[in-house]
Amino acid sequence: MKTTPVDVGALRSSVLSVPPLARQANGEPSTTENRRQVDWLLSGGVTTYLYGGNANLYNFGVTGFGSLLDMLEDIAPPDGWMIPSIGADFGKAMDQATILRGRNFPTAMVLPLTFPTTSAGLVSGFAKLADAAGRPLIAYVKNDGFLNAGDVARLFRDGAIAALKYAVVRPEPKNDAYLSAILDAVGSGERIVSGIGERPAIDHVEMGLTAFTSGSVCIAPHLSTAILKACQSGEFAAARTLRESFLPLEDLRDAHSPIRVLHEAVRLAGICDTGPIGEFLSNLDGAERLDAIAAAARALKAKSEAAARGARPLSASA
Ligand SMILES: N[C@@H](CC=O)C(=O)O
Repeated sequence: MKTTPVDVGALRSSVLSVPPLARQANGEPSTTENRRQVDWLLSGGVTTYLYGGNANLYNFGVTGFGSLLDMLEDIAPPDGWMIPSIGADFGKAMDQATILRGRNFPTAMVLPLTFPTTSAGLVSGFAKLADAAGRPLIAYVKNDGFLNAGDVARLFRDGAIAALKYAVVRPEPKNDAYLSAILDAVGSGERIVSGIGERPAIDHVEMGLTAFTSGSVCIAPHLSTAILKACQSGEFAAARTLRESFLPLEDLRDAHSPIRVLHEAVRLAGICDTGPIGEFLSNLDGAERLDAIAAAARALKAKSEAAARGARPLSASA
């Protein structure tokens, strides 16, 4: 497992996959099934694994956190970068940060608590969490104005954060005054990753963000990696062509819940048995809906497998 500090090279080196957490029938994480997911991602060149919202860690307790970290260490490829998440509330995040202090994970992401927070309160809280964890963290901005642009820059300057996951949904991702203000205040997007999957990622990289997170990469790692590589070599038209393959599944995720659809899509595509989704959520049901998810997930996976076999079309340089 990667244990070295977060740097720009690491952020750029892979799509940051955001997998579901496979659980056994009793709700405990399954080492075997989560390893199958990671192995599939690795086969498509994905070496960063961010366990956060898609893993339903918002509802994961402190008591099981040490065992979760053990499992992530266990399933990590030799140089794989495992990123657990903490929070969303400050109290739980602090208890988890204290557990992290004794471990070798380079960082953790702080899940976004949108109420009750203020930007100044988050700055103070992040400093305490980074201090308790003994390392800089990743901030996750999911809502407009969650952190003031100047406060984001300050968190970077103070060493409380090593990266930012930017995930505010816009009809036109390039028309985003908040993101522009953050980029201006920070002075660079090299430590900012687009955080909403393939759909806005290409626009965000064109704006200067360094890479992107994705849930659907768990179905099609070879294709998502090809999008990242195409973006990084300036082949944005090729990246957009590749992205087309993701849209049927992304449309279903947007229609029925990105987290819940991904959890079933991974299972229905035969990647691993994801099992129960975890408390305060419920697994999707309904034959018609599941059939549509299965069809979209299997078609996307088949395209990734074709790309793995070297079939065209991929981007010119992928
Ligand atoms: N929410 C996005 C990216 C991950 O955070 C997704 O699931 O695709």
